[in-house]
Amino acid sequence: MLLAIDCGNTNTVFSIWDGDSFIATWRTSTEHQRTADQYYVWLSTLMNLKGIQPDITDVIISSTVPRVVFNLRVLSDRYFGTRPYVVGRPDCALPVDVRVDTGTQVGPDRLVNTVAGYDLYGGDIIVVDFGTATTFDVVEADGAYVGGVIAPGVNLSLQALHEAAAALPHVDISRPQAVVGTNTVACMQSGIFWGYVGLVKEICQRIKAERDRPMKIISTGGLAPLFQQSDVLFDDVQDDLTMHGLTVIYRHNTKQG
Ligand SMILES: Nc1ncnc2c1ncn2[C@@H]1O[C@H](COP(=O)(O)OP(=O)(O)O)[C@@H](O)[C@H]1O
Ligand SMILES: CC(C)(COP(=O)(O)O)[C@@H](O)C(=O)NCCC(=O)O
Ligand SMILES: [K+]
Repeated sequence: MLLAIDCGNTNTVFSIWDGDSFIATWRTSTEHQRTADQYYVWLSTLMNLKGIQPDITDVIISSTVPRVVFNLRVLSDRYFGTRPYVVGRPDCALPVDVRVDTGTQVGPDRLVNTVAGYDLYGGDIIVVDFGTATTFDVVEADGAYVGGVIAPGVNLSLQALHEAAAALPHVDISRPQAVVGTNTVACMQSGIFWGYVGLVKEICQRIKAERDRPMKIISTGGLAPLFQQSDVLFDDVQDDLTMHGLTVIYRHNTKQG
């Protein structure tokens, strides 16, 4: 069985793939101090609770936080006796080309998302991921990753308002009833929610105009369904896009032997 690990700046997701489907998914906050032994205690407890045998034979990791990779590698070596595939490292091949400026280290999550998007929808797509940052990634007709856009994440923007302004509270994102808020929380939610709807529309429209062709827009991340409710912003919303991409990259590497 494959253990796929998607480590973002906020959360780390562990999923177990039995070759056909994901049989379990668990999420923990990303903390670079967490040791391999701590990961294993947590993971084995959850596997036990679900009645899953700990017969992990392969591990694949995508991490936007370089410092956590060391401990995840140790987890893989020590407890599963396998050397993990780490997306972005030379010994983990990608099934698509990456056409960006020389020396650019594209976030592995962005590469994985575009691999998944191409596998499920074909080329000429934009993948929008609502993570710590909100990223837009462009896939060429032949599947190549050709760049994108990085905007501040939704929760990051709300947090920034709260941290910078003494009278602004911490608020959670939600779709406000009206654009004109009549209290502080409603005003903040409106600014972020409708601001993001505008941001998504404008960026996607400009990408399409710049590339001068129709493109499908696929979205992922916990907040994608919330934004899709406001308007049809995306052609499709895929919850587990990054995890799907990890299985595609894993298969690509094992096929190559
Ligand atoms: N369904 C949801 N509702 C509200 N906030 C969410 C939801 N899903 C994720 N988030 C928040 O969105 C942010 C990004 O989450 P996540 O996709 O896990 O980020 P990353 O991949 O960068 O670690 C976090 O602040 C998280 O708390
Ligand atoms: C843009 C990101 C911060 C998004 O990370 P996430 O929101 O998934 O935690 C990450 O992909 C990253 O660190 N990228 C490196 C720079 C780049 O992709 O060009
Ligand atoms: K992410």
